[in-house]
Amino acid sequence: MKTQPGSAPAPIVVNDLSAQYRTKGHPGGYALRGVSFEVKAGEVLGILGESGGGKSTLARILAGELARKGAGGYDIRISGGDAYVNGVALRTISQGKRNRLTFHTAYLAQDANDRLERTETVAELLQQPIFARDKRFDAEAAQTRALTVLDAVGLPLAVMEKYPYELSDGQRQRVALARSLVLGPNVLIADEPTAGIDVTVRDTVVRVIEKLREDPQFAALVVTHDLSVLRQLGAQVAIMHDGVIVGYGDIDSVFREPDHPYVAKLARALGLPGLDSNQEPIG
Ligand SMILES: Nc1ncnc2c1ncn2[C@@H]1O[C@H](COP(=O)(O)OP(=O)(O)OP(=O)(O)O)[C@@H](O)[C@H]1O
Repeated sequence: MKTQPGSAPAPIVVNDLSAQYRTKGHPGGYALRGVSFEVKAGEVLGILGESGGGKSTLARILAGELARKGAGGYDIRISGGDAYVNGVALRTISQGKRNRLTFHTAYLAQDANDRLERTETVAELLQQPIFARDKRFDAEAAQTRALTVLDAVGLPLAVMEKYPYELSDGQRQRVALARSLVLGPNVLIADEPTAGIDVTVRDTVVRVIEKLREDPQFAALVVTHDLSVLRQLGAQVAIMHDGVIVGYGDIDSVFREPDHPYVAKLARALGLPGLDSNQEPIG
């Protein structure tokens, strides 16, 4: 870890992390290869990169989601190095520690809005993480908490009694975001939170992160190519290519002096000023 002796560890520390997916018990190729960085308290790190570059894998690992059953399921093995969230080492995480981790970590998966249980109302969906943690939690306090996060993501009260299929994609995305916030996290891991939905969700994501930042121990990792969101948040960026970080730093310096051909290509695709405007597809 790069943290100075005596100072509190950064909320997110990734140290020489390598990871592979397992298919039918056999390890596949490396999805991450020797990735290292820290996201200190108060910081937001934007992750950009090519398709298949390892962005979602990194987000899943940091959210403690090393395995998921069913369709679209996966089984990730940390095969080198480690990652720490709020000081919890993820490589050998026990179930108890994973619970502690998820309590403090909001994870918005790439398909979070599709993952919402169809047979539950928004009110039930928002309160479910609270009761999953503590069955005897006061019902009125849970309802108040649900209303607070609903308001934080800009949804009206009337949405509470609706089912996910009665909502627009953007509204479902807001519900997924609200649900991730209900336990009062200090770490946010968001995988493409603004992709493919209406632009007002982008403002909501920025507002929610700014609010969470009032917690001095808050840190966020946001996978997105939306530079306007990252600029508004004053984020640092890490560019991923083939499981490796090929660019790291503040947005302008990373793209102005690219250290890797992929970073130069991405800069052109994003149409960044001062660079050759020859557009090429990302990935
Ligand atoms: N469920 C899975 N099982 C096996 N391999 C996987 C699985 N998910 C991803 N991978 C592999 O891991 C590598 C990294 O994929 P990952 O989804 O993390 O990339 P990404 O940067 O998020 O891509 P995208 O921008 O397309 O979402 C790729 O080689 C991919 O094929």
